Amino acid sequence: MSFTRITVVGLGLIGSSVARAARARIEGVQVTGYDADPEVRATAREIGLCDEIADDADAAAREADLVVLCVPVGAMGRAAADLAPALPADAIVTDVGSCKASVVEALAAALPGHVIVPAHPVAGTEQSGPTAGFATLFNHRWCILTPPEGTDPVAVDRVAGFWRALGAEVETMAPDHHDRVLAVTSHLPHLIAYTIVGTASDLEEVTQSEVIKYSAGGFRDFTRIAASDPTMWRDVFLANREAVLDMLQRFSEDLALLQRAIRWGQGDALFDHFTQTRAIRRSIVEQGQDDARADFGRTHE
Ligand SMILES: NC(=O)C1=CN([C@@H]2O[C@H](COP(=O)(O)OP(=O)(O)OC[C@H]3O[C@@H](n4cnc5c(N)ncnc54)[C@H](O)[C@@H]3O)[C@@H](O)[C@H]2O)C=CC1
Ligand SMILES: O=C(O)C(=O)Cc1ccc(O)cc1
Repeated sequence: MSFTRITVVGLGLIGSSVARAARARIEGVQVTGYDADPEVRATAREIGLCDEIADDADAAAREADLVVLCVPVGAMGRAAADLAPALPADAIVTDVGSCKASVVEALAAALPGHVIVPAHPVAGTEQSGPTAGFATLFNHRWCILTPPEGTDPVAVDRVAGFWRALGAEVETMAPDHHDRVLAVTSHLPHLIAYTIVGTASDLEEVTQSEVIKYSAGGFRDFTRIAASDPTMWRDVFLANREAVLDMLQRFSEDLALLQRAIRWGQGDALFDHFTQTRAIRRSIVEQGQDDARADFGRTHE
């Protein structure tokens, strides 16, 4: 049974994409939007993002049969607690947070007795805000559900159906496992981008405008990632601290090996490593899982 009254809380990149995709792809759905920021609510009204924009959490919650929480992971507990008093007992709650164990805990504490099916659509861009979203964002992208043990399987199926209706492929995982996988595939790459762009800007005094002038190469790709939302990523690193620190330790060890190979002129070791990483990139591209920007280009042709 599909949902007919969906409330999206947090109308930024992901929330506005969920609202757009739901209205475009689920027949007869009524989408209500809510954001704590009045300017975001005003913009959402101006661009006609939802069928209705609520001015407070009670009005947002009252009629919902599905709530999709699309706020930064550090704000999930607060956003859920604000909805709790008016949320119908049979409403199902899902979210889109980039890490899951801390969100599962925060939502369970804020919404005792409610059915919660946490989710992470692994799709996005470096943009944020209500005008940045687009209806095709989730097309052919993974959405990982991390229902805590004992979650009603019918509710899990309904939420899986919702994400499939938005175009995503659905997979299920334990929250801790999700957080370790995403620490290496998403969180660590963002940390590296934030670091290298910072390093280059520290050097800028020496190199004058060369950092900008010659940034057509690899550095430019890092600047895109490093332009990602500061609040969102602060929250991700604090919430997924253990897994990120563990992956960072492994990364540092691997970096030290490459450093050593360069120092001692071990060309074969470098060549073998780069050959392996090239094969990984090619297999990702073959599976059609190259980056969100490429997908953005394709879907906006
Ligand atoms: N940006 C990305 O590429 C992806 C982000 N995510 C996750 O999606 C969530 C949202 O990220 P974005 O849409 O990129 O952020 P965003 O910054 O574009 O939007 C977040 C919105 O939440 C609102 N908000 C904050 N606290 C609130 C509260 N207590 N109640 C109501 N509204 C509140 C903000 O005013 C803002 O408009 C995050 O949890 C993030 O980890 C998941 C996949 C991809
Ligand atoms: O813009 C990019 O390259 C991303 O990696 C987007 C992204 C950011 C956070 C997520 O949890 C999922 C996807």
